[in-house]
Amino acid sequence: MTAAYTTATLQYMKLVTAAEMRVLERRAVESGISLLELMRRAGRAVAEDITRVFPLTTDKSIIVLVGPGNNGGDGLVAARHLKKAGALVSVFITGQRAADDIVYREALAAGLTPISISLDIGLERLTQALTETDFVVDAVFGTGMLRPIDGSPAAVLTAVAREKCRRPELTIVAVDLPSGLNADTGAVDPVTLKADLTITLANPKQGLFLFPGADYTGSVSVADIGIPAGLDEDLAVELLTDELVAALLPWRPADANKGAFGKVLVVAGPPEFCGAPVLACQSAYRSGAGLVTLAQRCGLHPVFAAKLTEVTHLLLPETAAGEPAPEAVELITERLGEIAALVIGPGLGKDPVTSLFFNGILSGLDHPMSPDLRPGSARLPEVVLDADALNILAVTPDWWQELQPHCVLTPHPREMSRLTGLAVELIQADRVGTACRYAELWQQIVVLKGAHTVVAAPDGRVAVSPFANPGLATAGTGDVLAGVIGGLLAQGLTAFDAARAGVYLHAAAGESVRADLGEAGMVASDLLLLIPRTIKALKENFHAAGN
Ligand SMILES: NC(=O)C1=CN([C@@H]2O[C@H](COP(=O)(O)OP(=O)(O)OC[C@H]3O[C@@H](n4cnc5c(N)ncnc54)[C@H](O)[C@@H]3O)[C@@H](O)[C@H]2O)[C@H](O)CC1
Ligand SMILES: [K+]
Repeated sequence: MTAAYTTATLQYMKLVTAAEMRVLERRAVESGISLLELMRRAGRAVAEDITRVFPLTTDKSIIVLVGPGNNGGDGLVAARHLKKAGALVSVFITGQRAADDIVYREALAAGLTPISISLDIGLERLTQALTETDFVVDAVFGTGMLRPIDGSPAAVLTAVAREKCRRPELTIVAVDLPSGLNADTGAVDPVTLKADLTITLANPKQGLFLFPGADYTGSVSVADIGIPAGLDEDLAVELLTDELVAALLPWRPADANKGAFGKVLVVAGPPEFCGAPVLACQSAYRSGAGLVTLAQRCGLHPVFAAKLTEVTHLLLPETAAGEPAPEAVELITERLGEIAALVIGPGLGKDPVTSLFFNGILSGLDHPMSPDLRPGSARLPEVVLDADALNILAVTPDWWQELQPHCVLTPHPREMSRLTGLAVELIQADRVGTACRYAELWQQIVVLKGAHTVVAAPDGRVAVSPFANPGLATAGTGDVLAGVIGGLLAQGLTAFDAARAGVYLHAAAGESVRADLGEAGMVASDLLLLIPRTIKALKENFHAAGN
């Protein structure tokens, strides 16, 4: 199952490593909450979340698998609450629990009779019980997993996997993480179970959003266990959420005119790629931009005029070969003073003449603009560089030293590989670290696209998208993203905010299309109408920024 995301349960939050979670736990304890209390809250929250997602009736049977550490402790508390809620609960313990185990004693007092798996008879009873159960709660290991899983925990997890294979309707719920999933890297143990729901505690763990782990989580929900707000403020990596993005969206005053929402200039390339700039223009409008202009070779005007009703057209002179004439750069440079955001790259091409044309435009970017022409206060247009713009930069030595800072670069992993010289596998193995390092080196906003897109700023701020949607792996979706970010920049968002909000809106729109059409066969233009719908839903749900 693809990792999904229960947005309703998530607010503003930081993604953590196991070590960072331990720091937060320590801070919570220092603030006066005992570890036992945190565990009690965790177990109760897990039980509540299970009953919320899968309403329980008395004939529902649940097996709770309990490991030796605190993750197992959460499982014991959850088992007690699930029993109280009316379910038929069996508890199987793998590993040695501490002698002074209060939650174990509380489970006994509540009438539960845990069975130890360390004996063969225990495994046999588990195998038998599995054939009749509706749910398995995996509380074997959490963030304390230290080494490859073997022995009785491995036998337990393997028995569940076998039963799930036989009966796919068996629902698996992971506590904090699927056992064996590395909280930091997303690596998984060979016996890690694929959960249908992962209830992660306090803060979502980074590994839940990194592959292969992200494929093992099912839906992810985050349980509040009462760690005081603000203790995680100094942590760098944030998860994009509805609430956060709603707060970033631009406010539209009732008496606004189109000038209030900024002008976007999109630059088109040769006829082979004329779909990409069309998508970029349309998505800039759909994200709320006031006016979108398409700079195009004049020979292509009939095509673009037929496709784009609301867009204005800047016609560029071309040579007999249909390439941009040298004066084309000048025409665009003159416009830079009037526009709030420049989107360049979708459908640009990268032949030598186009490269010269592109570099000429970049040189013109020091052209000042009058402050009243855009909602923000910067004097230069904001810039989104995508696709072939990135491919041209990749063959330009030290390109970032010539580029104005804080452009938004939107590479997919292959483009990132060309820009950095790193192998795609290396980039994918550390998406957050790579995006952060190069955002700082280049002094640009890096949007590393793909499942769980990463947005990194030069100052170290970094955000991860909660969405992974294979349906978006289709031509043109990147052009839509570039247009959305351009549209948001034009409305006055800072580069980092426009990138974060754009990534989220684009992916959330993709989720809506997936819900309607499935993963196969969606096309980029399906996203367009869903962008304003997503904006509307976020604003209605969160009454953001005075809307
Ligand atoms: N972070 C919080 O605020 C809270 C977290 N809770 C839960 O606690 C776990 C982390 O607990 P911890 O005891 O540190 O680790 P684990 O339960 O994951 O396991 C540790 C336990 O297991 C042994 N062990 C580790 N790896 C293996 C292995 N491969 N094979 C066999 N045994 C292994 C290790 O020696 C220990 O004995 C977190 O995920 C949350 O679920 C809280 O309860 C609430 C507060
Ligand atoms: K677990």
